[in-house]
Amino acid sequence: MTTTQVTLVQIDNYGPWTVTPDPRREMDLQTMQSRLFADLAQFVGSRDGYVFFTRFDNMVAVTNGLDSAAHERLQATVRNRYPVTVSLGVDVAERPIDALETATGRVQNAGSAQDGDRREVLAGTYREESDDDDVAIAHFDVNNATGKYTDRLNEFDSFIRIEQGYAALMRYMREEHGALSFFVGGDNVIAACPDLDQADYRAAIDHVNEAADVDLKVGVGHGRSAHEAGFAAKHALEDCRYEGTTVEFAGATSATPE
Ligand SMILES: Nc1nc2c(ncn2[C@@H]2O[C@H](COP(=O)(O)OP(=O)(O)OP(=O)(O)O)[C@@H](O)[C@H]2O)c(=O)[nH]1
Repeated sequence: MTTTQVTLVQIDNYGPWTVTPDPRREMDLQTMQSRLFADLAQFVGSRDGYVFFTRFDNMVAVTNGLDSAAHERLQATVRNRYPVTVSLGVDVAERPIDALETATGRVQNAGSAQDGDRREVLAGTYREESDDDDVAIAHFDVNNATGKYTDRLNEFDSFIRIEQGYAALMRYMREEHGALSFFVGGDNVIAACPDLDQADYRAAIDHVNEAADVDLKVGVGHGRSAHEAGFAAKHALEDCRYEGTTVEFAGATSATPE
């Protein structure tokens, strides 16, 4: 059974900061946001977690293996190097959406995202043990995105197609299964999932094909951490390419830390 630890990362009082004392140059904000994401990816990734940029002012991480001390250290390293601080809410649940819901509630209960007095909330429960199947990661990929879109359409029209597929997938996976799906670049979507079977993934792919006319394949992996599960999922996706199949599962033991 999956036991996913999810962390909500929320920049404290970011809205007011972006316009104080005057509106800040947009590209300066973009630079700061993407550097913060890069640093979070490095911090969380080096501890075998995954972080997703979502809206940049709020980010979502799968943090199995990161305890409260690691979360405190993350807050300190952001505080020491950025003009903003971050609040962190953490929770553990079988369905990633339930962990995120509770994690978010912990931050919301401490005050508004735009409350100048609410800084560096750290509230949560952590997964103290770990099992081989704690985390399930599904790595979705558009079939032949290069031939269908990248080599044929201008970048904006390619982007629309990919985003439409992503929108259909993220909503379906959230509503049907409580999974959290994130666009990670190119034609790739990575989802933190509960335990689902082949038929569930096939139904998701069929739904996206009908709703957005985008063809997907998916590799699924399980592991103690997001990295372990995600790495296995990447191997399973390669199996899809090799076998010409739509859904492939990998065993937790096929993951190698790299
Ligand atoms: N984030 C991420 N992006 C990837 C990964 N693999 C490929 N990409 C991106 O996806 C784009 C398309 O690559 P592919 O998915 O290999 O190409 P494709 O044309 O869809 O071919 P097939 O997937 O084999 O059908 C690349 O330009 C990358 O931007 C990955 O593992 N992670």
